[in-house]
Amino acid sequence: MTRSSNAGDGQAPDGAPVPDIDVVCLGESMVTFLPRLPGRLADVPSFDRAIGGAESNVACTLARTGHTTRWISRVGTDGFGDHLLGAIADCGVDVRHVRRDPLRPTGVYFRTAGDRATGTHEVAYYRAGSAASAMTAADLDPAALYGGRILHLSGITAALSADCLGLLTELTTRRPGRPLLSFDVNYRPGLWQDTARARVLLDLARGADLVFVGDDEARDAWGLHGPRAIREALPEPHTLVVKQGKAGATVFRRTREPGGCCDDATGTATFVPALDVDLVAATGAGDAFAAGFLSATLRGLPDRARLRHGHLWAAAALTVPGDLATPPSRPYADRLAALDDPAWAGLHLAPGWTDAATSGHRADEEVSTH
Ligand SMILES: Nc1ncnc2c1ncn2[C@@H]1O[C@H](COP(=O)(O)OP(=O)(O)OP(=O)(O)O)[C@@H](O)[C@H]1O
Ligand SMILES: O=C(O)C(=O)C[C@H](O)[C@H](O)CO
Repeated sequence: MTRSSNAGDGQAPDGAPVPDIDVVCLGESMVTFLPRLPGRLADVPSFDRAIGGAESNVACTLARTGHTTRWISRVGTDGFGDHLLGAIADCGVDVRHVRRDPLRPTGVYFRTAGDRATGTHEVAYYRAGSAASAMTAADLDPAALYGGRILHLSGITAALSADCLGLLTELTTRRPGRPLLSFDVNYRPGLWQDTARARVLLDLARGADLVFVGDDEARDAWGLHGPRAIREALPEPHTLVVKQGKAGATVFRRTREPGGCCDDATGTATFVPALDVDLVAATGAGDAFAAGFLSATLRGLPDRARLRHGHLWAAAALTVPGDLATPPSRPYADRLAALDDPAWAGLHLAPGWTDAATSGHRADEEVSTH
């Protein structure tokens, strides 16, 4: 199959209709319960309601960044479904293609505050048999699904049910040349009873144009160690982003578009260190990173800037308790992304740093450097 990218390269696909929206995200969202106090799940007495879901997090964050986005999913006809639809629409996301399921509930999950030093936390999912787990390709309106410049999916969907795995397999193997297919591996150990089954995530990733994977999840799910080994096992995607936690991230890219030369020896690898942040909660950082990277991709920025936008958007999510943060304004982010390497390495981002950025001060007054 010939694939063409129409995101970030300014090329109109031959004969294809003009996309009506920047990014379409498909996946399950859940009402999320965040603890009011630190401690084990067994001990936390009360929780605050929020929203979660990797793909809708990407859609919401991109919408808050000024892009047009759509979230496609299925929720129950319960109050939690109403809440998700309202909250995600309030972010500026098109939710008109989300189905309501009268027979199955909306998924929910609880989590603990976790350990700030390691970024680990406990999670309890109540999503087996959820409305979203019944998603199939037959439910989807192709015009809505393929109507964006980018279609963003994640490996979480593959773990929800046989139907959802079938859906993801179909979307990553039988698809038109556009939109650009973005896939975040998002390996969730709690959703895979058997780690060996998570090898399927490698097959799904092979069908995407742009893949995001953490070096930790590649190690845990596939037994691969380090960015080079991951790229060797995953040469197919035109662009592969390996996130290396607080160390940084590497993007591997072929120098020419798919359909031209596909020899990875001609490709490039670009590493950008992550930022020094005061971590509040790690959840949602990967989604925010994807949103920042995709935003910069839509704008046609070079790889280094894409990675820097990913780190900046992740830093926004890392400095708030929930999944969703207010991303930095575009001028502010561009200014930080343009810093020279020593100034970038000297940035220190504390909670509230993105609010300060909207006040009109100069960038170097708003974050401390050391
Ligand atoms: N301790 C840290 N310090 C600074 N930046 C970090 C840290 N941890 C993560 N990041 C940033 O967040 C990005 C995403 O991290 P990671 O891939 O670990 O998130 P994730 O576990 O996938 O998140 P999610 O809950 O959204 O799936 C990293 O690429 C980096 O930019
Ligand atoms: O883990 C999941 O399935 C979720 O989608 C819940 C969270 O919102 C997500 O992990 C954040 O990336």
